[in-house]
Amino acid sequence: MTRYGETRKSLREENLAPKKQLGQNFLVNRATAEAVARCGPITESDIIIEVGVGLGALTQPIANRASQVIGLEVDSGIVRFHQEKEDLPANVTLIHQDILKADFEELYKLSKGPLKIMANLPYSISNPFLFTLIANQEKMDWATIMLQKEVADRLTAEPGTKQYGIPTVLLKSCATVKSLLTLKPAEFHPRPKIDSIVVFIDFSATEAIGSRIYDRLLFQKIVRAAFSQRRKTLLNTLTGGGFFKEIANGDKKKEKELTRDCIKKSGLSPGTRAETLDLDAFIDLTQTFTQTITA
Ligand SMILES: C[S@@+](CC[C@H](N)C(=O)[O-])C[C@H]1O[C@@H](n2cnc3c(N)ncnc32)[C@H](O)[C@@H]1O
Repeated sequence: MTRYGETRKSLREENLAPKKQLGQNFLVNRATAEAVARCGPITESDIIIEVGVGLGALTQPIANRASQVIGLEVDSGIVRFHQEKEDLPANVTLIHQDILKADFEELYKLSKGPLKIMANLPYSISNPFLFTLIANQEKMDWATIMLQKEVADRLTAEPGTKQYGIPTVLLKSCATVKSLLTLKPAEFHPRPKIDSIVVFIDFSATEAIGSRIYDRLLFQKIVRAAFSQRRKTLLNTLTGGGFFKEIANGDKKKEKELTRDCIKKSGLSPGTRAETLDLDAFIDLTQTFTQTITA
């Protein structure tokens, strides 16, 4: 029996059936788990944060290549299982933790520096997880994440496509993204309905951060407002964002005028839609909005 076969048998004995609501689709092929681990540029001195340890399929090959692994797992049954079986490598510290509630400052300290994250997470939390990484971009080194193909395609989408959206633009402002490996449903137990892709997100890539200086928080708000209703014009979505509410003293017409002026000063048409704008256009908007707000 393979290691995974044995683990599945033990899980059955422990009454730990895979939980759909926690996206528990476990990797079942040792060679595939090793290939996924190789997608992270792990060196032997690295302390890696692994999110969603599950049965430890990825933990093993990561631990073989790193100095230490800090494994986070939200399922208390799985944590107890590993504690009782003592089946994880000696350089793995397992923590019962929901990644969406994790203190990144604490993780930064634990891993002694910018975070290097490996994750095969439920697809239902991929967007909030990506937004958490973006919000903590200054603490990040890189992240290698397995995602549903559709979600991965959104991260590398070009302007003008329907995949292009908030995660694409926000990630582009702070990281480079590469799709590295496609995995078929047969690689998992139980089998998901869709293909998965391993993406490498490099937050240390200086070309992503660029040399332009702008208010990062305002930029994020503008991107979110612009995409809030994809079919509406930039003028309508950005006016709806309420960026000039205070300086217009609640005068809706004035708010719209100020928004229109800013869009035009940025060299854009008020009738355009968010999905046609590249990163530079969003930064231009952020800078003109800042000038108007602080004038
Ligand atoms: C797709 S499985 C992957 C398991 C294992 N890494 C593998 O590749 O076989 C996802 C794992 O993430 C855990 N998980 C789900 N939500 C989580 C969260 N918010 N924080 C931490 N772990 C989570 C699940 O319990 C499950 O073990």
